[in-house]
Amino acid sequence: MSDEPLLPPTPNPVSGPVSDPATGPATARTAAVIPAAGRGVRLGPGAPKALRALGGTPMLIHAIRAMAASRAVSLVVVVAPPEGAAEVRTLLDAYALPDRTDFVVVPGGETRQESVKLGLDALPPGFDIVLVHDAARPLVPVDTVDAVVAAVREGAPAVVPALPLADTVKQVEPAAPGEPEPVVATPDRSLLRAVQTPQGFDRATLVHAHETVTDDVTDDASMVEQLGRTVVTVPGHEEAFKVTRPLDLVLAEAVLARRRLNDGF
Ligand SMILES: Nc1ccn([C@@H]2O[C@H](COP(=O)(O)OP(=O)(O)OP(=O)(O)O)[C@@H](O)[C@H]2O)c(=O)n1
Ligand SMILES: C[C@](O)(CO)[C@H](O)COP(=O)(O)O
Repeated sequence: MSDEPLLPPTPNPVSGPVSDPATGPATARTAAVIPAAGRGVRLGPGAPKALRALGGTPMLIHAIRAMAASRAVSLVVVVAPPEGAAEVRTLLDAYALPDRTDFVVVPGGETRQESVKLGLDALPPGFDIVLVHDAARPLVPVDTVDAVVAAVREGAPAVVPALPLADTVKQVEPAAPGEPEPVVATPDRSLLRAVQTPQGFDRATLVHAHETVTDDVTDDASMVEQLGRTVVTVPGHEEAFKVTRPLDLVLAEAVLARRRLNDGF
């Protein structure tokens, strides 16, 4: 299914920090859904984005390891590119992943929203908390994952990791192609946040949101907002950035190289 061959699987160790069982969430009834079915059009031509290599390992494997690094997460549902579920299952067998985590692979849909819904439909009973994490955010630190889970456990129906903005933001009006866009407002930056994943949810709330909200949305928390339920933030992390455009891949390679240097492998 890929336009380009995958790198041959390498026996990478399961590396990096895992959450401390003494301080991490006490029980393991949290599942992570990883939407990984996008093409990655903005990244440019090639294999589906989640299957492209980062430091010699598919981005999806990094994202799976990032979720499985949390001792709270005992099930990961991977939503694969529609024609690529078998290829993803092969990858899961080829790369080292923690034994304590179970994995399910389902084919994805036309949009991120559809893919997440397909992942939720595949969740078995018994998981009360669901994380939704982009395969395109391969380097999210485990502390961020644990902070999201902890906030849901404390009672928030929906939790997003969020960062303050570095740039001033302008609201514009649409303009004809080639014409300058008129600026109509400058929102107060101190009240704006850039949100990341994993976003964490009380399962029933997220399922209800996906069954109820029909508008196109760009994240899951906004569906919960539309239900009138509370969504709260926890601190995000710079390294949880989304690999969207080619320069993001350069940054991701640099972050990974620095981690490997620091970890000594
Ligand atoms: N039909 C889709 C579209 C997106 N995603 C996933 O949603 C996450 C965030 O989406 P984004 O970064 O926008 O990925 P793409 O849709 O692949 O990017 P692009 O818009 O550049 O094609 C990614 O992990 C992507 O694989 C998905 O599972 N199913
Ligand atoms: C879910 C998300 O990563 C939160 O920032 C983002 O909304 C995904 O957006 P995209 O347009 O699918 O890249």
